[in-house]
Amino acid sequence: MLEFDGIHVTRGSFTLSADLTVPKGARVAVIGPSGSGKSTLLSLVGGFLAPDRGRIRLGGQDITALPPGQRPVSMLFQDQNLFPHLTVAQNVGLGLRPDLRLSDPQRARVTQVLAEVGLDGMETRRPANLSGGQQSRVALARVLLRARPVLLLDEPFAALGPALKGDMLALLARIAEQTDATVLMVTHDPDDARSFAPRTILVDGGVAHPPVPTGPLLDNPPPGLRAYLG
Ligand SMILES: Nc1ncnc2c1ncn2[C@@H]1O[C@H](COP(=O)(O)OP(=O)(O)OP(=O)(O)O)[C@@H](O)[C@H]1O
Repeated sequence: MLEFDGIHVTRGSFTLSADLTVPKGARVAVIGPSGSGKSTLLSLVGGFLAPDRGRIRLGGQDITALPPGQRPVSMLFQDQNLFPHLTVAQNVGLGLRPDLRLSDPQRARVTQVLAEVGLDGMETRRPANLSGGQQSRVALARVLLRARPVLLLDEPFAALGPALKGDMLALLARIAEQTDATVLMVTHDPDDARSFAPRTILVDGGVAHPPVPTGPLLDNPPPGLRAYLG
């Protein structure tokens, strides 16, 4: 269970509050107007931003003061966090050891997850020699390898076409299930929220609201969300 307990955070003149719980293993979309604080919410979980007030707990453990590297969290952004000078296998291996000194079993595991995401035989390529979809698969392979309890995604597949995006969301759902991860995914696309996330956190008016069923929220959006969805 991921808990935002009385969270209040300020960035310049912007403030966000959050008092909500995400059950373990849940897949939750985060939607709301531009600048409403969706990325801010993820940064609080990743540890890149400290709240002014309140606590963040994971499985009952208070993680509010933990530095990002010590949090049981993986993050995926639109740019996929791939290093251009490293090979596919090295980019994935980073998920296990930042210094890339992998043991033989760890190296075998890298090969195995690359096969699982449909990239066998591409170990020695560099990201520039991959398609957008393949780059997304490399980033997902790293997530699969790390198998962290919490996965944060900030519009991870926004640059992909609709069909490819559907494939990636399906792969992501499979990985989340396999690793029993709790997933928070920021998206601007209501269809992504509907297909991937049974529940959605609406961020609007300085508040991150508790997750509610995605379908009914999008079918009958409150005024702020309605204006944004158009
Ligand atoms: N480093 C910062 N310093 C000061 N203010 C910031 C900083 N980063 C973001 N903000 C402000 O915090 C507010 C929330 O930003 P955030 O990026 O969380 O919104 P968002 O909902 O993710 O937006 P978008 O959908 O456009 O990506 C915005 O008003 C933004 O201007």
